[in-house]
Amino acid sequence: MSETTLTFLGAGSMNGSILRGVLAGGADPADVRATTRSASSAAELRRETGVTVLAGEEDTEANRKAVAGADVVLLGVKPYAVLDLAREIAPALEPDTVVVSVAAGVALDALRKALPEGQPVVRCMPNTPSSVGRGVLSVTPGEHTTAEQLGVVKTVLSSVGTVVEVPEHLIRAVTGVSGSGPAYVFYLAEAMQRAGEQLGLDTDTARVLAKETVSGAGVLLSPEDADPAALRRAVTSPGGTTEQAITTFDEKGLRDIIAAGAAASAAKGDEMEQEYGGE
Ligand SMILES: NC(=O)C1=CN([C@@H]2O[C@H](COP(=O)(O)OP(=O)(O)OC[C@H]3O[C@@H](n4cnc5c(N)ncnc54)[C@H](OP(=O)(O)O)[C@@H]3O)[C@@H](O)[C@H]2O)C=CC1
Ligand SMILES: O=C(O)[C@@H]1CCC=N1
Repeated sequence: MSETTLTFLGAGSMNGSILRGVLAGGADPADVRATTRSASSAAELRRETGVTVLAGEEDTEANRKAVAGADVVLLGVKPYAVLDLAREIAPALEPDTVVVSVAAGVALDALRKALPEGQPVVRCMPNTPSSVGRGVLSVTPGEHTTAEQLGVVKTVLSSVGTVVEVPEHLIRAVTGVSGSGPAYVFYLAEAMQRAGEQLGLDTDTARVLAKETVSGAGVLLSPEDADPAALRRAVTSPGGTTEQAITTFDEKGLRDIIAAGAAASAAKGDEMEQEYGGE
């Protein structure tokens, strides 16, 4: 992995998280390049990470220059811009450079058509805890991607979290659970803070209680064999206070509400795949 040359095209919330995670995992900044659109984002990232960052605003060839000689190129721009970016870099890619798209709603077939014939491609659905090495990332290889090329991508991504391989039709499910998932957990923390305020706590105290509870519970969930249901039961004394809260959640249909939210995220990915079909 240390000798794998990585190029991040776009380095915002998601690609920036993977980039930071890869560096924190021990990658040599000299093996990593990135591009952004604006000069200000590029300067900030360069200062923070020490990697070479080119800005499209300053150099119209930035993306093409950044992919030259790269082993793996990660496309991390907004979904509507991914296929244009793929077409832009196509002439500058080496035939064996693996192009990884982290975009929601851009199908492998659309990527294949936007890239040179036979270019190895991988679709990835990551999440932002990748920045601290605690991401969970799915990979789905395209038809021209060899087992060895997929292995290189998995090795790179393993440095920022847990990697699972899924068939393309299940990327929507990964998006609904873990791609969008960190936002659900932060939303829960926000709701818990608000509940604390409604119960009479001042904002700062409510915020500390909510944040520490969510992050502390996350640490308890970390071991591979940790079971969410068992951890929940350990807090829930029969006839006690927690039982009242969980019963209220069940009565109000919170599980179904979460399932509906995840399904809505997945469905939005489908809608985007129709829109960004690449035809
Ligand atoms: N955010 C998340 O949690 C997740 C996002 N994704 C996917 O990641 C992708 C990016 O989303 P996100 O990181 O949230 O978006 P951001 O807006 O945070 O980041 C977009 C990045 O792309 C750069 N950029 C824009 N146009 C170009 C261009 N033509 N060439 C090079 N760089 C460019 C921007 O630069 P500048 O800062 O200068 O504008 C910025 O660095 C999306 O496709 C999304 O579906 C997938 C899983 C999770
Ligand atoms: O909200 C989005 O569209 C992206 C994809 C998954 C998480 N963030």
